[in-house]
Amino acid sequence: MGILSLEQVLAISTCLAVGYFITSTVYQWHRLRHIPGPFLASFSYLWIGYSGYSGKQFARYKDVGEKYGPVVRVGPNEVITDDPETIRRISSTKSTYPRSGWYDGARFQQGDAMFTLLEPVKHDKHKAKTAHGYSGRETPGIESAVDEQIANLIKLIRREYVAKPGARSKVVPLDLSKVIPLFTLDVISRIALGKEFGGLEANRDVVRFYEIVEAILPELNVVADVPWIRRIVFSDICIRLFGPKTTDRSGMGLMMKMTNEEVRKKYAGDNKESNDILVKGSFRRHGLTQTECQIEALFMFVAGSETTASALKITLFYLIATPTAYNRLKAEMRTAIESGRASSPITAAEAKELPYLQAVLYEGIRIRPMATATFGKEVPPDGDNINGHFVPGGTTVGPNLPSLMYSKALFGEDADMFRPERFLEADQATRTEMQRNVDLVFGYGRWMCAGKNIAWLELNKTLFELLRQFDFRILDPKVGFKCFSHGAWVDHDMFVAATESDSK
Ligand code: HEM
Repeated sequence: MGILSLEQVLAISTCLAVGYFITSTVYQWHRLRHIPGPFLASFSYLWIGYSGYSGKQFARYKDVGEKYGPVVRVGPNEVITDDPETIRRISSTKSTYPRSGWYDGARFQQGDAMFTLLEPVKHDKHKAKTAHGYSGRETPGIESAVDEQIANLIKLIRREYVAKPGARSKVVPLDLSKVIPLFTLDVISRIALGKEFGGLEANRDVVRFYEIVEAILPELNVVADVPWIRRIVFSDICIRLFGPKTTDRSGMGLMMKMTNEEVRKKYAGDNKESNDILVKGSFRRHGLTQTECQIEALFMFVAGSETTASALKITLFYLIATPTAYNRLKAEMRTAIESGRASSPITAAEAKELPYLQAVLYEGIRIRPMATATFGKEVPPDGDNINGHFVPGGTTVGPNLPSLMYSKALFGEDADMFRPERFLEADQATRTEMQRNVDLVFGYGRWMCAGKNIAWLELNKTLFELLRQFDFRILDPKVGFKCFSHGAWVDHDMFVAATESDSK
């Protein structure tokens, strides 16, 4: 028998590759064939990839939840659920589910932030070192650091946007989708490093962070959701070659340079604690190395800026669009100010005592959950039983927040509507349950958002202080605003007009 010709080698290789592709596709389809979902998703990544890429992820997840029930197959190996008990069980501190490889899609540099530690024991050790700082127990000064940035936000709005007194004064459109993110990035850089990036002062995205994130978000979603692409793009070699670098002149690279420099100074300087800076006040003291701290701080800018901005701008916009809610909140604020229950600026503790403000914030978070990406956890090797379906080991299970937050069974027949009153009308037990369910937007248990307390503090204080200083109206109601759901939200043209308020 002679040696095979090149054509024969190519033909055999092609046959083997096609055979492998068909066998693995059939095998993948077969494993989870009993779980309902779109047909395309059962054997390919086209459905999930298109959802994140197209900007329609929120609508598509909500639709499949309504159509197929609590457990839906959205990829060959991916399942999502809108059952709150299942989400809590999977993420609880007792659960043996690790994080799935989806989280590798947030590795921007060599080394891991807490978010990309997939294995529970390693992750929990890291979380223990950062928990005192993030929770605010050792960093009570964070509240006044947030106050500083609220004052800067108010200064910017007054300087650039507020119509001057007079019936025919010029209106300068205030785009909430541009200004609010500047505020949250300044807050997070200030509390992480002790120095804000300065977006509010300059009234622009000085590090071009949002501009770059918005530009890559559609593709980033596909990369994170499709395992074989993710493995290539987020391999060590690709991160080293194509990831952000401290020599970049904008975006993550520039932020990395600024972060590394500030953290280095904090580690080189004295060991005096500082109760308004996470890195110095807490992380360093609890044993995070300088490199770990640099990675954690950089991740914080991604985790804590866009998400909190999204919550604030959507809550404010829906509130402005709902005069009954807007007026009721203003009335509650006025009473609190007049009766001396609201300092200037309001403290987080005082804000928590205002029931309508709490209802508005919960409703804002519910109506458009900030992060709708997969956040999948991996079923342990023995498999699991989820809502009556056996799910084999290795399957990725994530929350279906769009469907959960719009559940009529959990939030009432008018769940599609922004109506904060739902939280006040309910009896205590139902209200607590509704709030627990909305809280799932921050994850749960072992993996729960480390910055949740900081986010609530920012939201409470900022909404109150903005409405104390200003009144807002939608610039042109027939236009509304544009939004795209790529795991996180990209908003454009959220134009409002601001005037001085008489609540002061
Ligand atoms: C409305 C605002 C926010 C929302 C909706 C939000 C949501 C989330 C979610 C869904 C996760 C992942 C949960 C999981 O893996 O299951 C997470 C993790 C995380 N978030 Fe937030 N977040 C917000 C604000 C913040 C802020 C302000 C910070 C920083 C100060 C922050 C820091 C983190 C960190 C460090 C993690 C990783 C936690 C871990 O691995 O255990 N987040 N967040």
